[in-house]
Amino acid sequence: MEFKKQFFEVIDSTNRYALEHECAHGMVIYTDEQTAGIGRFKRPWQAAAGMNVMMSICVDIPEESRAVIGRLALFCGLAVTAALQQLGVEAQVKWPNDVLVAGKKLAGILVETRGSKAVIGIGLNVNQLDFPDEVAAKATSLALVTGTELDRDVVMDAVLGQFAIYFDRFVAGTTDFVAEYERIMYGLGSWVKVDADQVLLLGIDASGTLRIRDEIGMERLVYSGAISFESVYADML
Ligand SMILES: O=C(O)CCCC[C@@H]1SC[C@@H]2NC(=O)N[C@@H]21
Repeated sequence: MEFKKQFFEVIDSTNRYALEHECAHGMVIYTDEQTAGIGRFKRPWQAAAGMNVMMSICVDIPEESRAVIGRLALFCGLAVTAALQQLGVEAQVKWPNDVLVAGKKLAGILVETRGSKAVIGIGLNVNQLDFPDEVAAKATSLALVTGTELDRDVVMDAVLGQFAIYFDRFVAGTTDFVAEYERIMYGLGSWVKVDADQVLLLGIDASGTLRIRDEIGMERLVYSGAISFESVYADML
C-alpha cells in the first residue's frame, strides 16, 4: 500500500476532513493540532498541539470485505500495538481498539465508514507529558513510558508500515487475528461489568465481537456500543 501524506498545521478534525473530501485510498491526513478532534461515541479527542500523532488513513474497502467490516477496527488496534512493539513498547488492546500501556490509554482509534470508503483516525500520545485533570490518571504517552522524547515522524511511519501489513491481512479475510488479538487483550479472563451485569471476558469471535459469560453461565456476544467498562475500568477511561 502506497501512502500519500497531507499535512495541516491546524485543522478541526482530520477524520472530518478525510470523510468530507472522500480522500483516495492511501491518503493520510495528519496534523499538529486539532481544534475539534473526534473520539468514539462522539466524545471530544483532546491532545496537546505539536506533541502527538494525529492522523487519518483513508482506504477503499473491497466489496468482499464489507461483510466483515467490524473486524477492521480490531486490525487497526493490532497494527498500532505491532508498531509500538517495533519501538520497544509493549501495549495491550482494550476491546475494541483502545491501546493501553500499563493500563493507561496511549492511543485511540476511530474508524468511520462511508459507502465503500473507510477513514481510520489514530490519535497516539507521543511527547505529551501533562494531561488535563480529568484524564491525567488514565492517559499516558510514549515519552512518559519510555522516559525519552520521540520523533513523531518515526512513530507515524512505524504505524503506517504496520497498518499496510494489517490492512492486507484484513482484506485477505484471515481469521488468525483472533488468537493474536486475545494474546494482548486487556482484561481477558476477568470479571467486568456490562451495564448492570457482572460478566467474564472470554475473548472475541471471528467477526470481532466480544464474547462474554454471564453470572448464570450463559455465553453471549456483545456488539460494539452495547458494553460499558465504566464501573470496572473506571480508573482508566
Ligand atoms: O479513543 C477514541 O475515542 C478515538 C480517538 C481518535 C482520535 C483521532 S486523532 C486523529 C483523528 N481525527 C479525529 O478527529 N479523531 C481521530
